[in-house]
Amino acid sequence: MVLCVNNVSVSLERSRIVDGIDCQLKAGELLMLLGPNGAGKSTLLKAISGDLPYGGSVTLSGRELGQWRPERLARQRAVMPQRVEVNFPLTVEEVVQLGRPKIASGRSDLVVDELMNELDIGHLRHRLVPGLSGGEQQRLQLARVLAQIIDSPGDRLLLLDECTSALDPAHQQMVLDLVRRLAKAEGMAVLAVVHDLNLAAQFADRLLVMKAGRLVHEGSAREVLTPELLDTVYGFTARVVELEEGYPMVVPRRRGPSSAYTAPVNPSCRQAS
Ligand SMILES: Nc1ncnc2c1ncn2[C@@H]1O[C@H](COP(=O)(O)OP(=O)(O)OP(=O)(O)O)[C@@H](O)[C@H]1O
Repeated sequence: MVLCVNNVSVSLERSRIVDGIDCQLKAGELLMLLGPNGAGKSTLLKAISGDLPYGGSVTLSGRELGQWRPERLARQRAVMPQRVEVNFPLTVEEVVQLGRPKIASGRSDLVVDELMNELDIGHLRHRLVPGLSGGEQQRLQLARVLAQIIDSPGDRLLLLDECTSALDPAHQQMVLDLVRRLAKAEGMAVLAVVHDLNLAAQFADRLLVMKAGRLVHEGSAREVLTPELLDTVYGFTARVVELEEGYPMVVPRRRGPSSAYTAPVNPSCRQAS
């Protein structure tokens, strides 16, 4: 096992935010963590990253997190937090390079070039980061994080907190295709927090669902994404239809007035015929 999380709990300001979580992740597996706002997903990820004190045990390749030397840990596990603010005037290329501390700045690094191209930020390499759009910044942060572990030997753990939340649909697909390829072809173990249930259904091997600090469900997309569970966990009213390929697709039900609303037509907006 790459990651073993055993009875992990986190308390912040005397509140129990994460409560007795158990999960395991093996090489090549892509696990997605779902749950409503405030369920404790980011807090759990921070504990697994070693960024927050926790009760219980978290092992990476069989060794407790606290026993890893920081520089070794940084080569085996990379973390993309939910929010990263870069307000200093570095270029896109320099920020990706931050993930490669062993490579002297200014030296050409194929990994940096490849990652920038894979994530469609190669054309932005000389741009300063504060001027980038939200989606460009998010792809940049993923490139920096991947640069840290992509060519490390041994087990590698990638922890992603809502890494597609700012992306348009084509870039969501690009990023999740890449992450899935890194798992399946390169053997990375990936744990990703997501809110988009349909992306989770398409890309994850297994889903975990948290609510109020606890793990409440675990299984395949077909087992987890049911109307009953979505209602219980999120208070979300949805239909679940099965696509030809066997994946479930979640469609929100419209609530409230059922009569169709017909917008008044503004004559100046009529299409020229
Ligand atoms: N330092 C803190 N002190 C007290 N409570 C905190 C602290 N940090 C987070 N919390 C609370 O812990 C709960 C879980 O937060 P967390 O960010 O883990 O949720 P989440 O599941 O990732 O939510 P979201 O989907 O909105 O990102 C929230 O109610 C949050 O307000």
